Amino acid sequence: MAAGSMKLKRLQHILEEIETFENPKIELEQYTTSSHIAACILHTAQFVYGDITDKCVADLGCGSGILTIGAALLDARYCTGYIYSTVYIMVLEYLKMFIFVCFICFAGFDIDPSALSLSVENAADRDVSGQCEFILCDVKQIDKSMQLKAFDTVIMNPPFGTREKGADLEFLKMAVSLATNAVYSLHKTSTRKHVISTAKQLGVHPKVIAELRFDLPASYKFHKYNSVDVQVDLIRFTWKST
Ligand SMILES: C[S@@+](CC[C@H](N)C(=O)[O-])C[C@H]1O[C@@H](n2cnc3c(N)ncnc32)[C@H](O)[C@@H]1O
Repeated sequence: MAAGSMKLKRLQHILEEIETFENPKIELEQYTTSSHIAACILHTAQFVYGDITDKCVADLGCGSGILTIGAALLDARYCTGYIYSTVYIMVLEYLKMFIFVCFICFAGFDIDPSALSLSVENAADRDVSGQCEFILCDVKQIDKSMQLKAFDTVIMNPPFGTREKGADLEFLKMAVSLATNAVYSLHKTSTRKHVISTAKQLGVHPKVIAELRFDLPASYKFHKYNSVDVQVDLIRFTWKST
């Protein structure tokens, strides 16, 4: 069976084994997308819209790499995920990103070095290292000269902006700068009006393609309950109103 035709259940099954954050950082909103939701998003992006296989795919705020790796399993040409840390690392990563943009490839980006290490390990464990590139950087600081519409598709579960106000929309702006074809992004349903109005200002057409319920585990001490249900929209942004 070609990877591009991988069944939903099989994809979910492989993603279930992905290692997640041991000590999630509250300030970075490190919640992991469940394997079920990740598989459904990627499967829909590919089998309804044809946005993954043979496309250049970026995952902004890749965390454990679940979306980047899932895209690779669906046979994306190259997958990248973005993270940042010290100035030294950033210089190296920008150089790498420059080379990467020049050669048009696929990727995952995150700001947290430990998340990136996790992504790298997870990709290796699933034999997709060769297809995936993980880049350490602050997504909001990607240099303007590098926003060269380098990707066909951006797929992301950005911070919802609950710790850092506006982070969700900053990620959306960057995603729209990087992609040429489609952006898939998760946003709290309570912010839908705001996200839609931002999309219109950015010149893209938003379409809510799924309404999901995120069952966030009580990973943080301030959570009173074992898990918290959050209503989330999966929105596909395109340049055509289809
Ligand atoms: C909600 S988590 C999603 C993780 C993963 N993509 C997933 O779907 O499971 C958001 C991720 O964004 C990263 N992040 C937060 N702020 C960032 C920034 N300014 N630049 C890059 N990554 C950032 C966090 O470290 C975290 O891994």
